[in-house]
Amino acid sequence: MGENGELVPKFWDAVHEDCEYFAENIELKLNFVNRPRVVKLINDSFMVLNLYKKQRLAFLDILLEYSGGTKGLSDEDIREEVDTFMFEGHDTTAAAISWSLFLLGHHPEIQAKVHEELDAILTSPDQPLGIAELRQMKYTENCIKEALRLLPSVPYLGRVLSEDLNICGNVIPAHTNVLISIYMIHRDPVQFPDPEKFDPNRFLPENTRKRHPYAYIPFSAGPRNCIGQKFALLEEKAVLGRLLRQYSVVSEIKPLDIKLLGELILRPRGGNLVRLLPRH
Ligand code: HEM
Repeated sequence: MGENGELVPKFWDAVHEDCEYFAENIELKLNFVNRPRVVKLINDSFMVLNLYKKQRLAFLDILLEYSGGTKGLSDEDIREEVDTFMFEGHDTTAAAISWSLFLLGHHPEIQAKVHEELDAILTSPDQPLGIAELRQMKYTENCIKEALRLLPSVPYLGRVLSEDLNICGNVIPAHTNVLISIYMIHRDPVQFPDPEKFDPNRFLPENTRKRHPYAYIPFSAGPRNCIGQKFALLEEKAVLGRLLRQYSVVSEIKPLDIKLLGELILRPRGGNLVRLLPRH
């Protein structure tokens, strides 16, 4: 098996679409932070995985397989990767699920369409909510995307400018710390008319086509964007689908009374109170 050999394309053909996306992004990220060793091990392990084991390894197992020795990953390298995944993958999705419930609980007419979609996909009570079913939950996905527009789990990003930046004639010098407000970008009335309105149809293909590529960035953009975004949407659909299959949700806190707490993650100060009513 040659270095990054000819087997890689075969692997890419064979894997699942999401896994492909995930792996490509990991590779991109690690290249960006100049960690070719890790990139190589991911390539190698995918080849090994494809040829001999015929099963997918969890990301942590891949890291562990390549640990130790002088060339392998140190315990600290692995701990850093695990820290990032645990933090980035947990609070963000929890907040997004909570905000989706908050908004659906205030829009019974939109929630009714989610119920309708779920009832059409899940035709018997014991039908599991598997990957095929999650893929069909297009309307629910648009609700989640719209919730992430209005109440993005990550409300702002921080960057240090590596060079002078000219914005409409105003020059911001290199080395300045800048905060980019995703929350405000998502309220641009040119890109999102009537921006405060919760309208999942904004994410219908015909409505997204002409939108500026950076108008909607809940997962950031560019080389350091979120590598878990597809997984996050699946996870949210799985939790919301499971819940809304059986319950209706009613929000107890009025939109104007909710206090936003914008730390690293956007949360409701004092929590999000919802009532669950059995549907059947
Ligand atoms: C709704 C859920 C999520 C949101 C809104 C979200 C949002 C973001 C954002 C905005 C960034 C970029 C931060 C920056 O540019 O400074 C980011 C990075 C990242 N996310 Fe997510 N994320 C979510 C879920 C996840 C999940 C489920 C995982 C992993 C399983 C994950 C893993 C990561 C990692 C590893 C990074 C760092 C990428 C890098 O530094 O190159 N995220 N996420």
